[in-house]
Amino acid sequence: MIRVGIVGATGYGGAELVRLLAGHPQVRIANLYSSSSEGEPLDKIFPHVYNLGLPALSSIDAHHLSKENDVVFFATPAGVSAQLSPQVVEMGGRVIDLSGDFRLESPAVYQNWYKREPAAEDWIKQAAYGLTEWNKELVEGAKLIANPGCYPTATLLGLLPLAKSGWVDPQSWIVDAKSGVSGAGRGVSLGVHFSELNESIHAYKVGQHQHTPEIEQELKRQSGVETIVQFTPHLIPMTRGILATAYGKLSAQVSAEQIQELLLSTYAGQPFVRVRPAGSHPRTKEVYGSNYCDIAVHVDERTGRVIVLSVIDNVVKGAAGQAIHNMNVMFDLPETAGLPLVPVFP
Ligand SMILES: NC(=O)C1=CN([C@@H]2O[C@H](COP(=O)(O)OP(=O)(O)OC[C@H]3O[C@@H](n4cnc5c(N)ncnc54)[C@H](OP(=O)(O)O)[C@@H]3O)[C@@H](O)[C@H]2O)C=CC1
Ligand SMILES: CC(=O)N[C@@H](CCC(=O)OP(=O)(O)O)C(=O)O
Repeated sequence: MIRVGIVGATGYGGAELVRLLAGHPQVRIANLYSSSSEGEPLDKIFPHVYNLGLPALSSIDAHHLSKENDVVFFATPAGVSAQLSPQVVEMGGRVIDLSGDFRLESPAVYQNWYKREPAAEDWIKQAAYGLTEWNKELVEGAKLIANPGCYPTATLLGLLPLAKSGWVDPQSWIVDAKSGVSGAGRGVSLGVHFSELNESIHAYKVGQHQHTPEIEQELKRQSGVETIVQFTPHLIPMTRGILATAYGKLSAQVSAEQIQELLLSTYAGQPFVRVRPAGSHPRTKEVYGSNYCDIAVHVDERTGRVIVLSVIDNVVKGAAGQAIHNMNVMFDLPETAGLPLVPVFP
């Protein structure tokens, strides 16, 4: 059995890792870590995991993390993994980091968008960007995985096939995305106050969201072409889910059928990407609780644009589920082990 440790188990990403890993046939949840609730049982904070035989929360110590676990998940705010993950890997451990600390190649770009001290550059270079479908070889041999952000996961899975095709002007992408409130984590603030959020929708971090450089970086890395993305996230009054709607200017004479075929062939054999039939409009509810990303493409001949719609559950495919998919690849397990295949509906 693979011994798994989770740092930040008292947050939403950590709790989702527990929910999914508790049902993983090749895993034992060996250690749960907390910086504020050491010694407490996790079910005191999250009664939904009551009676699962989980270990009590322990304090965070790099030596313990590396020696008592075969792999450690960090489901912690930016900055925590930047400090601890290098120590854990240096002592022989493996890390899957759900935060943004090792995703951006350039420490200066991280500093600029995250407004905090970046991780050491040598360690950023060693990290594999864990967009599983696109980086399987890197993930297989990695000791440190940077799990992608939630918005980049939905966006990149939709855009990468088109970006690589050269059929879309790489400077023309506009991505309008909406997220449920769990994307903001469990922390309490006015921004997630029910009476101010309910029956309302708003854009936030306009032109300043930290996932913008991550999306541009990966589009460039896979296509080899400098790419600019206008990205605007919105918060909507639901718990889980992201819908990313992307618009790109077609620069080649291609039909809707060719684009549909491109997506279908790109994701053939990938268990967690479902390319929807032409004309469909995927809903977040149709991937709820699952590790799927559902994608639909449309061509608007009048405007000369391609429109890509993609939906994920931000806590699963956008965080814990994708992290487990990466763990499965890292340990040469079946890709789908421990991951729910059928969404919760309605
Ligand atoms: N929610 C989502 O949909 C997604 C989240 N992410 C990323 O995953 C990470 C976790 O997010 P999420 O679970 O939503 O966040 P939460 O705020 O829900 O949980 C974060 C947890 O981190 C722990 N923590 C806080 N400060 C420290 C510290 N200084 N040292 C160690 N642990 C600390 C806290 O646990 P304790 O007090 O017990 O230590 C807390 O429960 C973040 O980096 C987030 O950006 C990525 C994709 C999607
Ligand atoms: C709804 C909501 O607030 N979502 C968060 C998701 C980002 C996140 O999880 O942060 P990193 O991926 O950069 O670590 C946000 O927009 O900041």
